[in-house]
Amino acid sequence: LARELKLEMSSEVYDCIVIGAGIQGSCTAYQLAKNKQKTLLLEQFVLPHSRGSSHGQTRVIRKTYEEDFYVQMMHESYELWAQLEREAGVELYRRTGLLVMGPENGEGFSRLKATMQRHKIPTVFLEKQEFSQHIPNVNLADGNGALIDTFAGVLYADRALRAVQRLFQSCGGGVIKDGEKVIDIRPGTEVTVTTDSGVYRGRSLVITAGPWANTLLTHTGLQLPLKVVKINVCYWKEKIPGTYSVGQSFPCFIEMEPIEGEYDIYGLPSNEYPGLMKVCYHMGSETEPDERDKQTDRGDIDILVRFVTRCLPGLVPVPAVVESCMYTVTPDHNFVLDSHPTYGNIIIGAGFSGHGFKFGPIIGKLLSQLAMGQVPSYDLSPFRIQRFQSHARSSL
Ligand SMILES: Cc1cc2nc3c(=O)[nH]c(=O)nc-3n(C[C@H](O)[C@H](O)[C@H](O)COP(=O)(O)OP(=O)(O)OC[C@H]3O[C@@H](n4cnc5c(N)ncnc54)[C@H](O)[C@@H]3O)c2cc1C
Ligand SMILES: O=C(O)[C@@H]1CCCC=N1
Repeated sequence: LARELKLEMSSEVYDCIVIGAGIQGSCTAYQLAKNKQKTLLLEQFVLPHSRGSSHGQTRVIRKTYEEDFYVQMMHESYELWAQLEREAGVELYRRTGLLVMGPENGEGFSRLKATMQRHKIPTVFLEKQEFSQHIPNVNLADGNGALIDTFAGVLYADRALRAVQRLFQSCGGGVIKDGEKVIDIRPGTEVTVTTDSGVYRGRSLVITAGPWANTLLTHTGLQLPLKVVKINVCYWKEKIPGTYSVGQSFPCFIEMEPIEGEYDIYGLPSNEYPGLMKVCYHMGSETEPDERDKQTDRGDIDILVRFVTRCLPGLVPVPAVVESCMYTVTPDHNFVLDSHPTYGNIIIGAGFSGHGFKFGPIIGKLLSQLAMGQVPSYDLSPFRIQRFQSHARSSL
């Protein structure tokens, strides 16, 4: 292929090549460079871009998970975000708290409460009668309980991504080549990676390609059961500016299963666009990543309009701004963090299922450990490819 395209092969052999400069690839590349690994980070689009999953100004950070393994990883992730803030000299995290509302006697909400208590996560449990005193301008649905994860907050996503990429480049041995799309991967003891403008070799390869993971994995004979969905990122106008603002200490929120069988709805206080609060549906309609804007289904917006009308009376129940983003979802909504089943020096980070940003620094650490042949510092069994035994298939 390289010869057909007359591409120049770089004489340099990198310790590691990372494909995809979203939050996961950028954090992985930074960890590798910090560990003195000569690392090349390849990105198909010119940076910064808004066509994957890591763009936008804000993301939720929280420990509020039902599963112990996520809570354990989040303990360290908070520390690593604080370390990144110090290294970059910029504010990346703002504490707001996270309000979780969910069916009081439902399994999910009960499991969440139990996990919070087991891990002694600072949590306020709100009784129905005191709810509106603590959280004005929100209607708690009948039968719902409420709790607040008091250390949760907002991550400044675009700023964080830029900071990590800058730190990576400032390490000796960290190189970013953006506007270079990977078009071929040849596995081997040295992996050969061909882009539309060059050929590179690495002793190991990390694939963190977000919604394009399966497109790239085709070159390695593997397909994962990933579904790519488009998310309509909706902002809603406050009837009285500031009602739900970060300045008024309004928290982030998640409403678990607002109506039985539906996915969660979540929101962040008004902040990036003054007077507009972000409220989104935690699922979308399937899309091809290169054809995201052709997916025009707005069924999720209908659900959100009903939710805003019922629960957030201080918002105009018509979205004022709708932006686009994508989730890459696994069947169990857990990530893929593993080595390739055939090629041990190809590492895969994929399927972050709409909740991976907050884990960026710890995922970077784990993927870099796998790439360096080290034992990962967490049990990665929930994230193994093997769990999809009946789904994962060879594409050869
Ligand atoms: C609307 C929305 C809200 C979210 N909210 C939260 C939240 O509140 N909290 C949270 O923790 N998480 C949240 N997430 C999830 C989180 O943002 C994602 O899990 C995370 O950004 C995934 O990062 P990534 O690096 O895997 O993917 P991406 O950011 O998509 O990065 C992959 C990169 O690979 C590049 N690439 C692909 N193919 C090639 C190729 N052939 N050659 C070169 N480069 C290539 C792409 O261009 C892209 O830049 C949200 C996601 C969305 C969409
Ligand atoms: O990951 C998160 O915290 C957010 C909010 C809940 C749904 C998805 N993303």
